[in-house]
Amino acid sequence: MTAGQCIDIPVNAKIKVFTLALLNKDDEILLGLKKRGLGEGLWNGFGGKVDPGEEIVDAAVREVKEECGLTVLPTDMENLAVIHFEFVDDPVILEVHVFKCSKLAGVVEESDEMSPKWFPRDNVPHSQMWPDDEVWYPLYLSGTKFRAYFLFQGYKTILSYIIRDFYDHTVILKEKKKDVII
Ligand SMILES: Nc1ncnc2c1[nH]c(=O)n2[C@H]1C[C@H](O)[C@@H](COP(=O)(O)OP(=O)(O)OP(=O)(O)O)O1
Repeated sequence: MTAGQCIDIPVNAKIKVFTLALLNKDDEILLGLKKRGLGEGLWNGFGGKVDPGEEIVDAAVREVKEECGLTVLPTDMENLAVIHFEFVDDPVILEVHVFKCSKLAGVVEESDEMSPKWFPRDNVPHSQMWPDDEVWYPLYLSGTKFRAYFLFQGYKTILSYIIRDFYDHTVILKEKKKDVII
């Protein structure tokens, strides 16, 4: 999966690439309560910006270690999704590469950025998570690979979204508020 592969955003869009790792153990998922920066106060998977020249999967591995102390291997990181987030009046589109991983080594530790906690996979705190998570989380639970585009107004309101099958791009889910053109 490489940057910029989405038919719902312009090819020349300004893109910032991020990772997001969903770590599993049995029927549980490890989430972190974000202590600062983008998404502060929300529970989320672990991830962050991809450094210049860094492979996306290597960035995902690095962020997992930095944010929750666990060691994962690039070969155990399974691509689940690529999600593009556009914000009204912001020319930069965030491209988040979502991985899932069940082979975890080491001990979970709190970091400067995240306070980690295990949750039952089918009972995560959606009211304290990014609002888009609730839309695509069932696809993660069912193991469906996807590509998605979300248009936000601020950080709390989703104006529209479209989720497609990862491989053939057929639409899986789509919704828009009245008057939004996508
Ligand atoms: N809408 C939404 N849903 C789910 N996850 C996310 C979003 N928006 C997001 O940005 N994210 C994810 C993507 C990343 O995993 C983090 C944001 O990364 P951030 O903490 O800003 O990046 P770092 O490189 O760790 O930041 P600093 O260390 O520079 O503070 O949230």
